[in-house]
Amino acid sequence: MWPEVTADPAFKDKVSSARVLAVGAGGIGCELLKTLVLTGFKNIELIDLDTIETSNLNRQFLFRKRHVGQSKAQVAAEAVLQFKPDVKITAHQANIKELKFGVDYFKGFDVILNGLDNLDARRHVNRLCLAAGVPLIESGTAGYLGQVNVHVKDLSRCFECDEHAAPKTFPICTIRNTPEKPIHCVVWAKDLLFPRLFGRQDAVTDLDEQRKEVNGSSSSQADGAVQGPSFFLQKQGENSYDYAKRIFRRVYEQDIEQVKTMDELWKTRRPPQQLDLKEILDQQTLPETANGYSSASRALGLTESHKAWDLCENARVFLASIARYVDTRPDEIGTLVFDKDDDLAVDFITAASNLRALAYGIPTQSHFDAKGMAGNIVHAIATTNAITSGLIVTEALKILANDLDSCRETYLTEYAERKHVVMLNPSRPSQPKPDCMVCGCSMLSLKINTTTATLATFVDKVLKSRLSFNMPTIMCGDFLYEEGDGLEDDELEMYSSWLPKTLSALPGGGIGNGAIVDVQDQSQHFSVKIVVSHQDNFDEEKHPDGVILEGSAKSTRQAHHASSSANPVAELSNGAQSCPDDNEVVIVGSKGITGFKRARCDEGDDDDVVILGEPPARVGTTPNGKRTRL
Ligand SMILES: Nc1ncnc2c1ncn2[C@@H]1O[C@H](COP(=O)(O)OP(=O)(O)OP(=O)(O)O)[C@@H](O)[C@H]1O
Ligand SMILES: [Zn+2]
Repeated sequence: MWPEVTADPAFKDKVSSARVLAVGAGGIGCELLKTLVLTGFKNIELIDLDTIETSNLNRQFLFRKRHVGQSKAQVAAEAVLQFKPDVKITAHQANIKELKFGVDYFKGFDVILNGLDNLDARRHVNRLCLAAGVPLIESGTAGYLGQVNVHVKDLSRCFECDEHAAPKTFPICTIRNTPEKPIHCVVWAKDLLFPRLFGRQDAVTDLDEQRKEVNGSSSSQADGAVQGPSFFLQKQGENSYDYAKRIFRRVYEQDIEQVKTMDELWKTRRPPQQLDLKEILDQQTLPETANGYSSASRALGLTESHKAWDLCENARVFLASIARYVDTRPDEIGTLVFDKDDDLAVDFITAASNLRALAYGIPTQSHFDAKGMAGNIVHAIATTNAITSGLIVTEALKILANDLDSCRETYLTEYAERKHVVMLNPSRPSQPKPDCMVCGCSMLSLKINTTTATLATFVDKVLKSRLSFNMPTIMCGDFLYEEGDGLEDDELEMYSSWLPKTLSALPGGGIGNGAIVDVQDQSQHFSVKIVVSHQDNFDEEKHPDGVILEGSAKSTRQAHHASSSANPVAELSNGAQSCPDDNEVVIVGSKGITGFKRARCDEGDDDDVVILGEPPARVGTTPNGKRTRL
């Protein structure tokens, strides 16, 4: 049926006049835009908040070196217009969560196509698509893995019917005092030390807590001044290298010395060893900061990114990167957040984490590996993005043809016995889940210590971080808390004065054991009820942030897994089954996707594709947990 449909002039007109919103102009987004216009789409809006980085150029083929620093959406649109001048592309360099892209804006499209890279934005788009009643085609890739899902309100699962893996977190006491693995040191450098030195000064990092915990409540006033965040700022008139050395001594000598006094930590572990800067540097010199290099490691001649540095090299990069920040980028200090594309930030994280690793007897990492860990990078494969984008457009065509029966969600997996052979697993989209917290009707249950957790924790860790609320309004009995535009100054002041209060001490009776909290977000047309139970203590390993949030999504997802035990992809990926003929790729299509055919697969061909038929399959987690089961 499909060749005829796509050749039909009336359908071609439909495609060319269809209004499409593409969100994200990165790896998938660039491929998608190109494929959309080559397929005949002519009326496209493209949103991306970001600018082009050098590291994007290896796979985002609409961009060239000269575009680095420019808007991704704008440049992608201009690049496509070069070879398809008769299409209309409206590009926005903006966050899809901005209020101007509300439900009315979404209603202006026939279909929304996501090429995003984070759960938060995906959830936001999902909620607005449901509110606007516009079909959403969701996608994601991670190396050789990829997936495309079709979400049509009331007919198929919404993006949030299934549970999605949250980024891995670590117990804070492990990060602060007892690291055991390289990743613990990288997290310490990235989330504790980097923000303390270069980020917002009013933000509290766990580095401040470290000293308090070690000294207990007996610490003196004078000691308090040493502990405070201001210690980490460069003093008036202080030479940049003197400043860097003061920080080195603080974190690798004094803090390590302090933590060693916590005897109970070292009963079953080897205590760390202080690093003696003078001894390490010996007669080694440090490079001038104004020598034209933006990277500290390159200024030191350390250009082999796969080779781990020794102790002295790490110390020199640590000092040189701090000095370089304060001398060459002073205006950014106080505003920086770690960016994996900022070479100096990666230098700093690599050196800072390696020094900590050396103090604790943990293996060190190369610049390349530390960057991968800090940036949570799964190296992207351009072919996976291209296949995924082709599938998105295929599904968009079916939606426009109103042939929802033919819609498929497709999972790309790597065939275990033939590395780099990609399998496509199309399946019918699943039914909506009646108890989905977004498209269905369900209550969530939250276990939290209501006498110690603050409203700020509830808002930031539970509502924004776990549930992707944008501007929550919280109602519980007589208690009301609001965020968002249009609030009076006195309301803003009152609400922010409540943030440090514990949940049980909030006005209007507080949020205590058994409370039912109603949370709404007008910007997402979304609301949810949360039943709160008080719990005194939490297992730090399992629940490092002291929160257990459970909803129906989890239980249903488990049930789904149990019922799809005959999952061909899982079995093939585990090597339990093999391809019928080792030299062939079986392409078993399903209606509307490929038809049935067999094709030859030559050894060593990187881009082979296997398409398996139903039943449905689910992508598993990737080693570092990024962008798995979207
Ligand atoms: N809230 C958002 N609004 C608009 N665009 C977004 C939003 N969140 C993410 N994006 C965009 O989605 C795109 C995702 O593309 P991709 O996964 O290839 O990321 P990238 O930043 O280009 O590459 P990498 O992260 O691998 O360096 C990015 O260009 C990113 O800017
Ligand atoms: Zn749902």
